[in-house]
Amino acid sequence: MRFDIVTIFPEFFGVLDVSLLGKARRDGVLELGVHDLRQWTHDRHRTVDDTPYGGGAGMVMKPEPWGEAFDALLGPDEDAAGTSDAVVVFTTPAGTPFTQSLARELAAERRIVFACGRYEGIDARVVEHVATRARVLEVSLGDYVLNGGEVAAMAMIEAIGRLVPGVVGNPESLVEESHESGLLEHPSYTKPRVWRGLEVPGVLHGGNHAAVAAWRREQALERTRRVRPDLLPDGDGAERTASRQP
Ligand SMILES: NC(=O)c1ccno1
Repeated sequence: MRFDIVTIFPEFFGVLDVSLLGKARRDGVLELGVHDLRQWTHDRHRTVDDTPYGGGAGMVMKPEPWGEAFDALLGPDEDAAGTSDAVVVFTTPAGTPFTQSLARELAAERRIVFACGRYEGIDARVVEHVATRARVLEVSLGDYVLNGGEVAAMAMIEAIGRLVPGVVGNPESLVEESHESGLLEHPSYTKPRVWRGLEVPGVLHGGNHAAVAAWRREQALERTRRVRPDLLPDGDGAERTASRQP
């Protein structure tokens, strides 16, 4: 899997040199290219934005630098029809929600190019143009607005990258995670058995694996009902949904 990131703040992504993703890059399991959008500007001030047509506050990112960036990044991969097998992700609050299932879907891709907008966003023609050359996704990290797309891209790269085979040492650890089974993860405990008067549930150190599995399942259901009833099938979450009405 290769990630490419286009941003006006390339230094933002230095953190991807550490931890699991950094090791995966050193092991050759993941590749990462971080590209400064300003390398595709040609004026003295390396301008990447301008005032919005139709007026309004803020600035909009100009299409020309982005067009040249995608020429450089998608060009070598394009087939005779001018189509790349890369997936291009624009991180934006106006996108579809990023979920664990989308992360798993994208972890199977060969290459993902992240376009990190700033200011009031990127000229809409850029998405329209790139969609003629590659699969384009506009994806949101959540229903809130950040100052730019970099934090969202970082989170998505971590969520996707860790699912790529060979990145996480023990793939089993990816199975019992929140949202993998459609439920939130059960609570976890480690030594000491008693800490500040709080004891680890007896079932977990009783040695009965079937009882542990049943307890964990029930705990995952209870936690999901309490914290995220929206994740449960309507029939199961309806009571709490009703009780949550004003
Ligand atoms: N919610 C988001 O993904 C986002 C991206 C840029 N600003 O907000």
